[in-house]
Amino acid sequence: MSRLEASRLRKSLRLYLVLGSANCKIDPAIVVEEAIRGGVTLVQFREKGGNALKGAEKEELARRIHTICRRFGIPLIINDDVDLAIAIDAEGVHIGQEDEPADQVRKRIGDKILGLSVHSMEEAELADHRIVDYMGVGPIFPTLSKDDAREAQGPGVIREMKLKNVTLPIVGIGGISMERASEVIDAGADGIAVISAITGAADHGAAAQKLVCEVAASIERRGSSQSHQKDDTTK
Ligand SMILES: Cc1ncc(COP(=O)(O)OP(=O)(O)O)c(N)n1
Ligand SMILES: Cc1nc(C(=O)O)sc1CCOP(=O)(O)O
Ligand SMILES: [Mg+2]
Repeated sequence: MSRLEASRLRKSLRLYLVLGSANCKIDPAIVVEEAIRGGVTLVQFREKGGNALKGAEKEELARRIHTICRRFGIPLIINDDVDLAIAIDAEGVHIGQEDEPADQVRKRIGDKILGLSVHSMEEAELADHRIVDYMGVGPIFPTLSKDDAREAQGPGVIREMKLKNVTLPIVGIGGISMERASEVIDAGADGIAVISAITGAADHGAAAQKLVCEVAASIERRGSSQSHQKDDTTK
């Protein structure tokens, strides 16, 4: 699967699982399979931290995760490592503001999906629609899963982007739990990206299922309240 049209991509962003071996007590490939069975719509392989796998071991794990994603028709995004994404023919790459510049990455990956992290309205305005497919906006809430995370911003940062007509698909990330998922969608996000809400759960599939239901219900509510608002203005 290559660059998706925006509406398909928005659906794929609904429940985005980000993970690497540092986040999992068991084989990450098993976590991925359980979470996909529960309802995860997109997966990112993010192999980071002190004991992160490198070289052939990292590639082997990425390939095993990719095989599972393919079996279920779920796109796999590789965090930071453009060479790995190309080597295993993953569906996309996610980069941050401090990573390889988006225009260079786009030249290397052709029509694979490209995600960019943004932390503010200013960064969102600089994201080039011709190059980037979606934005990961965060951290929305405090997170323990990223050592160098910036200060939590709250869902208001997404609301501001939507009010100012930022049109690129948006996924919120950082500290998003079952209880707080709806706040992120209500602010205007197309979906949520999570590590610990799924990898830290006793039952990965059940956690994914609850989260995806919460996201779908919040999107549904948002849609009907928008259509009521439209009706009110046309009365
Ligand atoms: C969906 C999503 N959004 C944001 C990030 C963070 O990317 P980055 O800022 O490059 O930090 P690292 O993940 O590389 O530590 C992400 N990975 N995914
Ligand atoms: C990978 C990542 N990026 C972030 C950002 O703000 O860009 S926050 C984050 C960690 C998300 O993990 P959890 O769901 O466990 O909080
Ligand atoms: Mg990065």
